[in-house]
Amino acid sequence: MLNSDINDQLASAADVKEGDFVLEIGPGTGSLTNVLINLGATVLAIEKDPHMVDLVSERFAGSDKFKVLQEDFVKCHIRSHMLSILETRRLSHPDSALAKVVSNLPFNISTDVVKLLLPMGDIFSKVVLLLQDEAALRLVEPALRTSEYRPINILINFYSEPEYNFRVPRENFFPQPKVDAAVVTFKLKHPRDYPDVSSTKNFFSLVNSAFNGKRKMLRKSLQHISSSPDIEKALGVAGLPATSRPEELTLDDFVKLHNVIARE
Ligand SMILES: C[S@@+](CC[C@H](N)C(=O)[O-])C[C@H]1O[C@@H](n2cnc3c(N)ncnc32)[C@H](O)[C@@H]1O
Repeated sequence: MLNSDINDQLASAADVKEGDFVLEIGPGTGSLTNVLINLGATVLAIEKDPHMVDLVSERFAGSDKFKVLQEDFVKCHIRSHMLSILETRRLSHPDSALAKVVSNLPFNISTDVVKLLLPMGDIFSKVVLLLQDEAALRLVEPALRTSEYRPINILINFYSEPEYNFRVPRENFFPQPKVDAAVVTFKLKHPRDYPDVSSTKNFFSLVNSAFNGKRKMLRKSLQHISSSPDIEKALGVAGLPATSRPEELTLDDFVKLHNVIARE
């Protein structure tokens, strides 16, 4: 259970208002759901535990602003669920905006959720999550040249503008966990504003390969893509040192390098 003020602050970080459509992952008994509905939002909740599904369905039985699906979020086809809902909704609300995600997440699925939702800027405008504090800092504020800097940070900045909103001390939870949490907002970019890469799939495959050889220089870890001298040349054209390592490259650097290699 979470201190009810934090639920209010989660909803306020997402600027939830009358007429919004909100996806909530793991509503549990529905304390955050209640805040969202009271603010005038319509909520689709995905809950894995059948017992919780019964409890939350009963709690909001009279409301036409709530629907729960009993599914594992990581395995469910959220894009198709959302597209069919938004399509129907647009018929009755032609000006309706993109949906939002607000969730007090089970911490063990937070990375999967981020990877799944952030590329959906055509469906969601904002993803506001309560995460483990350490994970939140790693995802939002990793420093270049540290071991915290990983492919997921490139993914996050490719698809969104992340913001660490505030820390939630462990005393706000019952039972009290051993770690603090934090509220994080990912403002999703619309697909037309993604960095200009010729192939998103090839771009992320290059990023992942680069980090696979964590301590290796890119001229070695990318050898399966091009010969070492060609990678060195591409790094030079992209304005990067021939000895570059993955943790030294920003999103922009990776975009430039990918586009030089793709042109060759
Ligand atoms: C941290 S609790 C959040 C409860 C509620 N949001 C609250 O504020 O009190 C996590 C909830 O997520 C559900 N859950 C865990 N893994 C899930 C998954 N993979 N897909 C959907 N729901 C999940 C759990 O059953 C639980 O109800």
